[in-house]
Amino acid sequence: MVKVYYNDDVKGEVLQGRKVAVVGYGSQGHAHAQNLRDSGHEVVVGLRKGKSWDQAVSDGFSVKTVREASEEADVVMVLLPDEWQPTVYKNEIEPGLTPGKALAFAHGFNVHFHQVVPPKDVDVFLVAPKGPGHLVRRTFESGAGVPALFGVLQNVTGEADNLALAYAKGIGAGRAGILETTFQEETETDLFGEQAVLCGGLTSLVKAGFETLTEAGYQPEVAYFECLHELKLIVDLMYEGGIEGMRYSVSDTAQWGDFVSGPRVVNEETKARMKEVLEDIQSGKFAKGWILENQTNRPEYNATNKREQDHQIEVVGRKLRELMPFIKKDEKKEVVFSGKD
Ligand SMILES: NC(=O)C1=CN([C@@H]2O[C@H](COP(=O)(O)OP(=O)(O)OC[C@H]3O[C@@H](n4cnc5c(N)ncnc54)[C@H](OP(=O)(O)O)[C@@H]3O)[C@@H](O)[C@H]2O)C=CC1
Ligand SMILES: CC[C@](O)(C(C)=O)C(=O)O
Ligand SMILES: [Mg+2]
Ligand SMILES: [Mg+2]
Repeated sequence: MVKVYYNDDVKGEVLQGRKVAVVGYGSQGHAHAQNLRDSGHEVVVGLRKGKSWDQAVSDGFSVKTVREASEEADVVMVLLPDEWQPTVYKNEIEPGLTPGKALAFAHGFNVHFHQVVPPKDVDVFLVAPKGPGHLVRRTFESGAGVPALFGVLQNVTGEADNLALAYAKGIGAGRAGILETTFQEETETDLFGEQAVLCGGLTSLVKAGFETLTEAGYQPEVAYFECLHELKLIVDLMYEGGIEGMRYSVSDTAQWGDFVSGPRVVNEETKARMKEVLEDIQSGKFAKGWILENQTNRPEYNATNKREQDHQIEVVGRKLRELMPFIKKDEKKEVVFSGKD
């Protein structure tokens, strides 16, 4: 069984007295910067002028250009969008990476697929939270944490493992569990999870359920509550007690329906498609497609995004959430901190 590190297993001192440049202040960036600061570490935020810059300043950070922040820091954590990392790394981060410094990532995509090639004389590690950045911050503030993976690619100083663990502890992951991985494993499992289960699998399942009900003549509002809104309540039970915890709370009728109908919807055929998705990730086919899509200004991404935003489930959902102010409040907060348009 893999070793899981918790706060008491981690010596945080290795990060004391070392300045961390958090490059990017979006979903992950704002959470890392604020959690590290609250954990007593010295943070400088590296950005370009714009929305995130203003937000980081108003949150009380010392904010510098990416180049300045990378030059003055001992540890540089790259929390830019994956597609921007190669260019910004080459032009603004690499020049500041003097021997013995540490370069860090929250996802291994660019290193694993050779879009960023770090110099040989710096430590290179990843600390990849297994959850959205806004939850990395929100759970930290509530005294909890999001688990994280850590992995070391280069250990020049001999301290890279301890540094990665201390960093993970600093952002609150030591409260939930820190697991050792490699850049390859983190990259491939993360891409698979978000494509087949957490984002792609889930949104396709929800939309298919919604469409099945509405096409059969049921009210869209009823279909929205049934297939999307209630999902959070069901998943919260799985988060707390696994599948059996969820099944304990639902009716026996629901559990019987789960047993007999679940495998009719998600079956061996679905699993075969999942294997194809995984193969495309492992072979680099997915990465190549995503890199090309960005090089051509995202024609398919933008068209699909527009179409998805206009889907009936989104239109109905927006109206229903307006009537639930307790949800709207959280959404507004997230948009302010997201760093995304
Ligand atoms: N989102 C998540 O929860 C997770 C993300 N990750 C990884 O974390 C990394 C960051 O992702 P995420 O937090 O989603 O990113 P976001 O898109 O939320 O934030 C990106 C940040 O980078 C800034 N930025 C963008 N382009 C530039 C540039 N050219 N120069 C300087 N700053 C720039 C943006 O500022 P501006 O306002 O100026 O645009 C913004 O602050 C990625 O590697 C991702 O895979 C890992 C785990 C989960
Ligand atoms: C599930 C999506 C994710 O991998 C994440 C929040 O962990 C991401 O890249 O945003
Ligand atoms: Mg992830
Ligand atoms: Mg991801």
